[in-house]
Amino acid sequence: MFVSASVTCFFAPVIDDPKNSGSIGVGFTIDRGVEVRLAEKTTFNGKKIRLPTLEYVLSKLGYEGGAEIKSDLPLGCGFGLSGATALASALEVNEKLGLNLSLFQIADLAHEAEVLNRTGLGDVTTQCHGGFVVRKNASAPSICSVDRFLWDVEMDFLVMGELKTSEILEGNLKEVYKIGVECLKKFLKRPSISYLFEVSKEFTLRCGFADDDILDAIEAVESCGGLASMIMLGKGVFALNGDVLRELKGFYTKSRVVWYGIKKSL
Ligand SMILES: Nc1ncnc2c1ncn2[C@@H]1O[C@H](COP(=O)(O)OP(=O)(O)O)[C@@H](O)[C@H]1O
Ligand SMILES: CC(C)(COP(=O)(O)O)[C@@H](O)C(=O)O
Repeated sequence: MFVSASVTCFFAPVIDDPKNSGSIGVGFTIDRGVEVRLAEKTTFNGKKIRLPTLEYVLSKLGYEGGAEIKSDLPLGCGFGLSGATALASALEVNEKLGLNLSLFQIADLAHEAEVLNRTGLGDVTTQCHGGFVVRKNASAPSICSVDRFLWDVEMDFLVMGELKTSEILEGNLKEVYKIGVECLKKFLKRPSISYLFEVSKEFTLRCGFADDDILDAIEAVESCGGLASMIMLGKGVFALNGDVLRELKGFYTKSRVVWYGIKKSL
């Protein structure tokens, strides 16, 4: 099963019980993500790893074993891979064990794993829909009201390091919530790809999430006529016409935004 990465542009987090936890905001799916197959042991690109969200869903579904995960994106850098692997592996188990669970039943389970481990709030909802996904309320995927913009664009990404989502989600989120809600209201008044970048950058600056490396990368893109903002939550940026990012230090990749989040592997 393939599940796309989910890149969050801005968000307003709510942490409660898993059903009523989530984030309002905007995120998008790309043609890169995780390819997951059930296997004896859990590996990420051939290396043994521990992924709490994956372990949670497998054990809840009664599957004894692990999963082989392949990805050309890094873990812990804001691509929502913890949610993607939980969702993909739960879909695989559903098929293998003939559980006949619905997509939203599975998505809610993957979301629960994310909330309990503080690894994500809105990623699984974004991955259930695809494209530029507007999450209008903070909740589990099955009850989250969404809208989608199907803009056909290619994005540049530069990852300069990891940022532990759990460390931020365990902090004080009151101000982030307020700014996130304001940003969504603004964006929905005149939605466009360029305004999405403007609002996302405003969110990043007002929340104080960006360090000098991030700010320098955004400035480099803008000085070449492109648009950029910070990946939530990772030490990296996403950009439109951001070719210049290739010249900066870090992991660079280019990806197309896709209008799906889940795809059966061939
Ligand atoms: N080498 C690794 N680097 C980063 N995270 C890792 C690694 N190995 C396992 N993990 C697990 O992967 C998850 C990454 O989650 P998160 O920080 O939300 O990033 P992402 O944006 O990829 O979902 C965490 O549960 C973490 O414990
Ligand atoms: C921003 C974040 C809370 C975390 O995203 P990641 O680090 O990619 O797991 C996301 O889940 C969201 O709610 O939009």
